[in-house]
Amino acid sequence: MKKVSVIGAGSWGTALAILLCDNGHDVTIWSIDQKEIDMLKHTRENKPKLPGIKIHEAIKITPDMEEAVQGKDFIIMAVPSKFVRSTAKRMKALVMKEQIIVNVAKGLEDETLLTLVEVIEDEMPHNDVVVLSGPSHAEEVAKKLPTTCVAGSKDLDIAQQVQDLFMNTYFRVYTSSDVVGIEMGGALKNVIALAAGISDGIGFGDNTKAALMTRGITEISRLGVAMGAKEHTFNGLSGIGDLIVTCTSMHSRNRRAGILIGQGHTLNEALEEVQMVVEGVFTAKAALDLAHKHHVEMPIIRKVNDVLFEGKNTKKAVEELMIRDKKIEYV
Ligand SMILES: NC(=O)C1=CN([C@@H]2O[C@H](COP(=O)(O)OP(=O)(O)OC[C@H]3O[C@@H](n4cnc5c(N)ncnc54)[C@H](OP(=O)(O)O)[C@@H]3O)[C@@H](O)[C@H]2O)C=CC1
Ligand SMILES: O=C(CO)COP(=O)(O)O
Repeated sequence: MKKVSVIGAGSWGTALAILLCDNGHDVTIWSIDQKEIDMLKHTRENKPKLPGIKIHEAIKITPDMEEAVQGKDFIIMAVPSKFVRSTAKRMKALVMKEQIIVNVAKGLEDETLLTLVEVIEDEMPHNDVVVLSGPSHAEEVAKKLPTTCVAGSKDLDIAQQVQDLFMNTYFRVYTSSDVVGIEMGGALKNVIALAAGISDGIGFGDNTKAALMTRGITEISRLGVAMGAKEHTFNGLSGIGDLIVTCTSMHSRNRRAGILIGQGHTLNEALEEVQMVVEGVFTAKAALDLAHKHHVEMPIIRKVNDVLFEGKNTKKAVEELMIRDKKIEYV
């Protein structure tokens, strides 16, 4: 039995805490929000985010970061990307170097263009930081539906420890040493899922979505490889696997926001309706800045930026993608 804390009580943090408790570990959940803490403690349910899913009585729930961090073997960071640095700053004076940190958020830091593992390493340079990512909607993991993910660390022994921590009959975990590849796949698929949702919202068909997904993974892979990732990682769970689930599932917050935008709602209206974090909106601009930095072409991600932030007409954006310069499929 390991001592584990899950930092962040959103849908993903809650589902993972339940899974880790199922695995027999001693689990604590931390949230910044006292109202959320009270609701979780009193109802043993995260009603707004995972309705109908019971949170085991054995799971401790706390707003106290010291209680959450001290004495834990593993600390799972499950806060949205924009709070990863501020949360790491709260943790840094409390962590010991033997504690393994696992990032499960998917995004990029927009000011620095760092990946989230890099942000955490920047704040806690003495700790091993592992990424856990893959096609894994919280709603399905919480129902114990078979799911697969990959744990990434440059040190495969550390990745294996995270594999052992999470793995069970409904959650299979692979390992990989391609941390940047895993992180870039997980962050950028959210932007493509917004595009897939927009396409669905406009009323375009399966052909259009397949095109966005296939050309989308090409863009993601191009940027990832330019940043040092291995190309094959984008054919794996954290690449095409996560892209497929996010672009096709009604659980996806990114796809749902995209559908609303495609139907003519504003970005703010879409975010208001979805309620939970829509990471692709924050990642879109950072992805474009990284594309400039690495001299990589990302036409779909550029158009998503135009639609989200420049008020570009969604149908016009797709039309412009269709009549771009003629190309050989793979160069
Ligand atoms: N949901 C999923 O299926 C999956 C999500 N992920 C990733 O996990 C990350 C978290 O997503 P998810 O759980 O869906 O998010 P949610 O929107 O469900 O929850 C976000 C959580 O962050 C809390 N929060 C708000 N402000 C702060 C702050 N300043 N500091 C720390 N925490 C804060 C929220 O509290 P409050 O509710 O009070 O606002 C809430 O508990 C994202 O990066 C997402 O991409 C990865 C795989 C699957
Ligand atoms: O990353 C996810 C599934 O693997 C969750 O995607 P959404 O944030 O779009 O719901």
